[in-house]
Amino acid sequence: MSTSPETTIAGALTPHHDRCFVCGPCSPAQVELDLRCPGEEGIVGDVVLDARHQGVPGIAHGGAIAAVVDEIAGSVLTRLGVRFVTASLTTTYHAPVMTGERLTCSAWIESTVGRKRTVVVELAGAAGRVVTGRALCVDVPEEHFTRLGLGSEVTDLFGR
Ligand SMILES: CCCCCCCCCCCC(=O)SCCNC(=O)CCNC(=O)[C@H](O)C(C)(C)COP(=O)(O)OP(=O)(O)OC[C@H]1O[C@@H](n2cnc3c(N)ncnc32)[C@H](O)[C@@H]1OP(=O)(O)O
Repeated sequence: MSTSPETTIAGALTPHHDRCFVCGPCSPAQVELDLRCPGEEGIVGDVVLDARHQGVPGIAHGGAIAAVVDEIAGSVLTRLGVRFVTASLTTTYHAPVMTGERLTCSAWIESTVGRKRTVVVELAGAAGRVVTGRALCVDVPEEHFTRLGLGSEVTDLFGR
């Protein structure tokens, strides 16, 4: 039985894989993420977007923030061993995220209906909430990936 790479350290989440655009150490845009699992479900942590992620100079790009939201929402599910893809992602920007600003994050499953799970991600800076994201994630069978020619290098990543 393979072990999810995310669940090997007590409470701490590690990168999904080396080349993940958001969390992978080989990514030139790797985002500083320190995610932890406080309990059975949901995650908390710290996030810092830096100059590589800016849109307006000094302000994090909304697309980079959305990628981080997708990443964190996905982490909630992969640590539970759920095999899924994101079907829809909404990101509400309440206030600018400055590059270099340390954010706290919390994420949890809001609802589960059949194959659909909605995961909420909240990001907050020192002055309060800056982003709320909602990811609609749909459970998929292994064949979702194998029919695309992808094998255990993908399917094993979701844990068991
Ligand atoms: C550890 C490894 C690394 C993991 C890394 C983890 C961190 C990063 C996370 C990244 C995650 C991604 O970016 S994943 C990559 C980006 N996303 C994708 O590639 C997904 C592309 N889309 C698809 O493959 C497909 O459309 C699916 C699988 C989402 C749905 O197709 P399907 O399997 O045929 O299912 P279908 O019957 O259409 O839909 C199932 C139910 O979901 C609903 N539904 C489907 N799409 C939507 C939608 N956009 N908005 C609302 N609802 C929707 C349907 O109405 C239905 O509801 P009902 O009738 O049952 O009520």
